[in-house]
Amino acid sequence: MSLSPATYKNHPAYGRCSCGNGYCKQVRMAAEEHQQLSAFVKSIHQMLRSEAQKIGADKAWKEHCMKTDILQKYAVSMQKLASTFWEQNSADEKKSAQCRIKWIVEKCVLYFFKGEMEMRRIKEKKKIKKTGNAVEKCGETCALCVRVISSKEVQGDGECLTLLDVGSCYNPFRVYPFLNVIPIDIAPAKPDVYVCDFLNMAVVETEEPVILNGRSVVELPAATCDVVVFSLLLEYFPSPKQRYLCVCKAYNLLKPEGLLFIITPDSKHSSANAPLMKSWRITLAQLGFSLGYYEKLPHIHCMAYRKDIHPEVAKHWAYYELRKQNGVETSSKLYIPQDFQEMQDKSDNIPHPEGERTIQDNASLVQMFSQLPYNSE
Ligand SMILES: C[S@@+](CC[C@H](N)C(=O)[O-])C[C@H]1O[C@@H](n2cnc3c(N)ncnc32)[C@H](O)[C@@H]1O
Repeated sequence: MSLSPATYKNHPAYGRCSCGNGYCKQVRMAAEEHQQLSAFVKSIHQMLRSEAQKIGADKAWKEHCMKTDILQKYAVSMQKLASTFWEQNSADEKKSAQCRIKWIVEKCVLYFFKGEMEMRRIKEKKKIKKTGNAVEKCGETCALCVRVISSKEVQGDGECLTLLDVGSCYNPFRVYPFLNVIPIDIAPAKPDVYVCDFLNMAVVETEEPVILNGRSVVELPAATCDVVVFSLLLEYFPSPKQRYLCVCKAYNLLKPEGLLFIITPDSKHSSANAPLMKSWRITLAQLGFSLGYYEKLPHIHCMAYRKDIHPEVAKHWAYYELRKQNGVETSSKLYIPQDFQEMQDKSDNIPHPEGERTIQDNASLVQMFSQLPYNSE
């Protein structure tokens, strides 16, 4: 694979070249390996999406989960990408993709330990008063929550937050002592990650504390997590319906006032996919999530959704947003740009390389987004 000099110049290894020659063999090899790993990871997502188009998303998913060799290669590639190349990039905040983990941790600290949860609770109380519903339950619901203890985690001294990391791959949150991490993945890259297909994992009602033993997880109790993380997870799924099922499941797993973090890749400027991000926000609000934090970093959207104590608050907001947009019914799908790309490819019958879009592609995407149930602000 041959890369242009401009690609090397943008590569993290370029600045660290010990011989001072940015085009030396070491830099070239690092850049090429980075490129190859990214291409492999993307090709798996692409393969799954085209299988889903041929045989349906459910069947494609089932078959995909049995391809252990491919899953294992994906896990190794992803871990290397994240912990070698993105870790290097994290020295440069502008390029950093690794900073998604830091972003999540920082927001958890602000929200759970620096008073922002209480502030949000007060705001919610005010809003619910406006909508005329009862508020007595505020602040009491957490007492009902069950505790899940991951036997693989070393417990910290103080109060730990239970964080379910879905699609954890290499368990990047393991280093934070205030987190009781439950890392799950269909194909773990590390032995401390539990084998689990989140799509098929059951959410059960129980009042007993749950201790996780063994290598896999098949069910988790409802309302047990302070935090659920989907970091670069949703775009793995070939269908908008599967992504929606994941956020529903996260909703049931979270305690009231818990946070769902969604990190999704997007190298475009902040407004390019704004209509799509808005559509997510409305779909999540219809479940009872309100947007807590949002930031567009250079290659990713970072979002934290709060499971409101009173789902009516977020549902009300969604209702009025939809009314502004001429009232479209509840959506049970979460779209990503690739869904539209492939719709366009199908109608053109012209193959497009994944990733780069032409001006024409962008024009058709804008048109398609404008036909989405929820248009931009
Ligand atoms: C792009 S990687 C992201 C890894 C990590 N979260 C990060 O931010 O670096 C997506 C991960 O999700 C996992 N995954 C995909 N579908 C899953 C499912 N249904 N249940 C559990 N893990 C899943 C994949 O195996 C893969 O490790």
